[in-house]
Amino acid sequence: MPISEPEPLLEVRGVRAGYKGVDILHGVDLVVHEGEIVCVVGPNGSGKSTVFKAVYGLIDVREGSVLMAGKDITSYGPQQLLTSGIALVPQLPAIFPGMTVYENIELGMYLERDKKKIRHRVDEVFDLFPKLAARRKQQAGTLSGGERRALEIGRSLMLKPRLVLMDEPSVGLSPILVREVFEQLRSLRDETGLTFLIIEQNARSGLELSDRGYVIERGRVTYSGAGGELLADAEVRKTFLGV
Ligand SMILES: Nc1ncnc2c1ncn2[C@@H]1O[C@H](COP(=O)(O)OP(=O)(O)OP(=O)(O)O)[C@@H](O)[C@H]1O
Repeated sequence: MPISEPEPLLEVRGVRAGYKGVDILHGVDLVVHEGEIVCVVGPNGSGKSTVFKAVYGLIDVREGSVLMAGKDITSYGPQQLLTSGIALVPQLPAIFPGMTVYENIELGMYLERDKKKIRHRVDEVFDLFPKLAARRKQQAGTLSGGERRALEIGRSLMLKPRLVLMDEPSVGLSPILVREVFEQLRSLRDETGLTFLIIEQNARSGLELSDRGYVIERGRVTYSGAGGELLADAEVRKTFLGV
């Protein structure tokens, strides 16, 4: 009897999408399974961010669909996606430097009025980020680059998502901090079963540090596989790593 594959947590099926009459994605397929850290890499302008925008309902999907745990979420907007268990950590720094670490984390539940509920969830998030917990009263503007990224991730967890989308976590971070951020994602995954879909311009770090990767070129998936396998692939190395 064939062993059936588990249902993916996120599935992008044959997505065609783009901007103002121009298609950028020409039938992109990708799947993310529960508990995986999956990374999308590719050259500048290949359509990585456009994949995210299509998943996050920021642009119209002209053909194909996006499914979350089997449910069609193709036409969902950001608010509906949040309640469906998908959180987004944007590329641009999104912390409020004049507010404390605690207040920044609290903002992840900005629609909740029950202060007790908020406090309880902030404490749960702090349990996952002890370094942030130790700085809860500190102004967020005084945090290091890696700590700021951790703060952004922590805030995105306030609504208990199942899937976190991260847009270029390595931007503005030194290689050591990039490694630290990915290690943090791994331990979050191990502790909570969270799933991550990451876009990364730094192909080497992205593939090295995630479980599986997709290479996107000119709006199409050209390679996919375990991060290590892709890094060892002669064509991928030649195209992206200059080896
Ligand atoms: N709002 C927009 N309107 C029109 N074209 C756009 C828009 N945003 C992106 N594009 C075009 O879509 C193509 C893919 O862009 P996208 O941002 O998805 O690439 P990327 O792979 O994320 O690139 P990078 O690594 O440089 O961020 C590019 O040619 C870009 O110029």
